[in-house]
Amino acid sequence: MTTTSHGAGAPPRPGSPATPGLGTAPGVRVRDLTVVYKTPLGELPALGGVSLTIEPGTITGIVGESGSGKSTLALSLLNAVQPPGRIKAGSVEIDGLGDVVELRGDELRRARGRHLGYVFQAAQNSLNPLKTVGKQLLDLGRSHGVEDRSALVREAKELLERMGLDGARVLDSHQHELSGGMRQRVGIMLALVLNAQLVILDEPTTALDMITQATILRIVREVHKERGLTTVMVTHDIGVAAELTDRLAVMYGGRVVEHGPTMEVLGTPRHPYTQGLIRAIPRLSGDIAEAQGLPGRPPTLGTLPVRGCVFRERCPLRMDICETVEPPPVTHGERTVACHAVERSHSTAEQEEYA
Ligand SMILES: Nc1ncnc2c1ncn2[C@@H]1O[C@H](COP(=O)(O)OP(=O)(O)OP(=O)(O)O)[C@@H](O)[C@H]1O
Repeated sequence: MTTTSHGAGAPPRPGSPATPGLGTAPGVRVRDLTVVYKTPLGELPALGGVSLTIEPGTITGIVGESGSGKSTLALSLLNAVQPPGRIKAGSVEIDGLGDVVELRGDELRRARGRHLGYVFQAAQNSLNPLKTVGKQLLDLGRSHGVEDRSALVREAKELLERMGLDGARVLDSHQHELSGGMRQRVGIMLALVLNAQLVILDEPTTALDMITQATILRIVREVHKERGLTTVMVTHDIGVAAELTDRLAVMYGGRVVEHGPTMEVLGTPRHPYTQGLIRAIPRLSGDIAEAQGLPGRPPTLGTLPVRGCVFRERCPLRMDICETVEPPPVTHGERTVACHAVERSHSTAEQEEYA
């Protein structure tokens, strides 16, 4: 395996940032983001006014059941929601880029790849079947104005080799010559090779066996640290989130219901949904019967309540107010939780403390 130092004295990488303000890990501020999809029932919200602050230099995990809006949020960070979806309201401010919701055409294309690296869930199938990986790499470099093509190829090979692949061979291969796991790693290479400072990974290890998954997670962490990135990773796997992330955002029904340092969120979950999600994980050392699935089913766009708390149907702490008033996210210290019951018990505890 090849290792390099990207510290002082190292040659500049092919996609070294040209935009002032984007040489360091950017922070991201999502505010009141509403994304809708057109359905036979009309336009329905997959994200219902999400606000989330991602601190520079962190690895933030986005977890939640299928359909909770994780991929839609990840796509929104790149202003890449496709029809029948659209960003209806809100903003995504990225340091050095401004509000990406406002970016269009060339500006947006330049931002993606160069400043925002990404691997989407469908990465395995997103390569062009008619071109070798190397040719696609060069196309990517050309479209982003990379002049030093040999540095680009060197960087790509090195990344592939770090992920346990024969770099030269992969660059000479077409998609059909690569396994699902290899394509996934090619996707990660393409996300990192232009030296983007904000990297968004949507389920980057789902198609991989345990050992390859562990290798990829290690590489993601190493590269994150070496390059001083801000990384966002969507996963349905709490184990992966626990291993890799510094901060965790838990999504339900198109809302971020809890957000905070990963170990705190997993160790002392506050939102009843996070508590249920964690109880539902079978423990390696325990009886599998001890894992308790959440009662009921997650909402779909069509069954999502239009007012009140989206989680109330499945919530053990449900109160009257939850029927009519959507709980706003409230921050105490490093933790943000959107739950009336949690907020009420917090205020009661505070009142008792000062009584
Ligand atoms: N193209 C689309 N057309 C209509 N509805 C969509 C479309 N894409 C997503 N949705 C709906 O938007 C909601 C959020 O979907 P999204 O894919 O963001 O969730 P997710 O948490 O990433 O799920 P998964 O883990 O299954 O990928 C879901 O109810 C989904 O059915």
